[in-house]
Amino acid sequence: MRRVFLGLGSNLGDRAGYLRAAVRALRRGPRLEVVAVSPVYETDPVEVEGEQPAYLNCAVELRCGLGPLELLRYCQGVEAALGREGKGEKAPRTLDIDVLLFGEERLEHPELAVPHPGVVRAFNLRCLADLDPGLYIPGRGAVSRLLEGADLKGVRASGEVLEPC
Ligand SMILES: Nc1ncnc2c1ncn2[C@@H]1O[C@H](COP(=O)(O)OP(=O)(O)OP(=O)(O)O)[C@@H](O)[C@H]1O
Ligand SMILES: Nc1nc2c(c(=O)[nH]1)N=C(CO)CN2
Repeated sequence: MRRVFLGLGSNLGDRAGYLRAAVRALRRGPRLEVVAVSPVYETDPVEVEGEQPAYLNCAVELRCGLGPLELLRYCQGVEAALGREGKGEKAPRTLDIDVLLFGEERLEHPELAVPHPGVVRAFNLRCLADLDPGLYIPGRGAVSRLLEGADLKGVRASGEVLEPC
């Protein structure tokens, strides 16, 4: 079983509802156990073109018996089942699930880069540090140290509570 961290994001429609539904679907996943869900932050969009609504973001810790590509496919199935809308990369979307960390593995597959290049975005560091301040990000370092250098201006407590999902 690998210790896996997913990043969940939504910036269209019932944002908290999509995050809640995604966590519920992960709980039902084969060979997946949801260990913890981080607080939910409202975050200014980063690395996007033009105006976009704010995101809700959180991270989910899993114990995972799937292989990395199997997990990616399961997450893509959840996105599709929840009617992922949003056209093209970086477009606003009802639900986005990123595989941030897969144990301490480093993968460069055409469909799956792990750690996800966006793992060092401030909102991801915030969520990951909430789950485990001692977490090590392969190739990057300790999450708590990375968070010290992060710009958290665009990352606000949302007040949304996802549990129980
Ligand atoms: N670690 C990963 N987690 C999820 N998808 C990944 C990962 N690495 C590569 N991908 C690939 O990224 C492709 C595009 O995903 P998507 O449209 O969600 O990108 P994005 O969310 O707009 O941008 P970003 O990945 O920077 O958040 C997917 O088809 C998937 O194969
Ligand atoms: N704040 C924030 N910005 C983003 C996010 C996200 O989840 N949160 N996801 C993106 C690509 O999917 C692009 N930009």
